[in-house]
Amino acid sequence: MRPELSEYTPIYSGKVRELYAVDDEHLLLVASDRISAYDYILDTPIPDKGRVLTAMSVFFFDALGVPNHLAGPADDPRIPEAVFGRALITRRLDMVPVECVARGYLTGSGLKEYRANGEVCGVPLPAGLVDGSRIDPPIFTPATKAAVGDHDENVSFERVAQDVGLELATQLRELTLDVYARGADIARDRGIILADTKFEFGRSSDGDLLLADEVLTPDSSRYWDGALYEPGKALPSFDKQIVRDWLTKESGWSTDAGTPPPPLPGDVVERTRARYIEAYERISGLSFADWPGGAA
Ligand SMILES: Nc1ncnc(-c2cnn(Cc3cccc(F)c3)c2)c1Cl
Repeated sequence: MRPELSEYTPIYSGKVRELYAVDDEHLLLVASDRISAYDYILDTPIPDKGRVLTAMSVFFFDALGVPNHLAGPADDPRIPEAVFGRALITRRLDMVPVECVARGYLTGSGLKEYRANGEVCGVPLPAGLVDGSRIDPPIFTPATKAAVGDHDENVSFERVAQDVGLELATQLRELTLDVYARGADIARDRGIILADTKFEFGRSSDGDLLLADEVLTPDSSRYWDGALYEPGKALPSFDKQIVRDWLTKESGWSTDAGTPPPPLPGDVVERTRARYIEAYERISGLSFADWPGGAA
């Protein structure tokens, strides 16, 4: 008999995820089926999105072989039925207040900063780069966690060193770039580009620095279809472009409408669900049908 979700204490509710306290030492990290686009949480959920992203984190935690916060399997008996397959039991860590971002391609906020001053987070880049240019070797571009509803603020390595100390800042940069490289290699071998990603780390009670939160999911990373990549060509999001294109090209809504996006039609929902499953199955080589919590 699994416990009820109501037995756990909610401690954080994000745009698409929730966090509960299981006991003094453990948390329940829940991924919802909600999807965000253009900084809105859409009214229409994507069935199985939470399960797919949970499966991707578990795959990478296992494949990367890096010490992490996982404290039980996907079918851990402490996981309530209501979130089974889209929740994980983790160790409660003392989180490091730094969004640890690695970029192997120039786009998004990194591109904006580069265009303004030729560098990203204080890291100078070669001249002449454009949206989608490869950054080789990849760079550490940390950010401070924004308040709810705000965008993270890109900061320099020196600022991180001021905030958490030089030794830990150095460790965060090395770990972030190492784990990104491993994840990017795994994805590249399956024809998928991991353009950038955001990690979070925390310290355990015995002082170890562990990889925490979600890892290398399409919500914490930019995934592009490698078959479409040409140097200097930023690509549509592997998982979200179907939604973005329908919203901006077919629904009649626009980002400057000042109104929330309309509900998604069934075919957009189904195609997006299929994209999430495709990304997982291609990268992991596993069948999503084998992941816990599917239709009985
Ligand atoms: N192992 C940990 N120990 C302590 N704190 C965290 C922690 C805090 N915040 N977040 C981000 C987040 C993850 C999921 C759902 C949300 F609503 C928010 C993660 C973790 Cl993962």
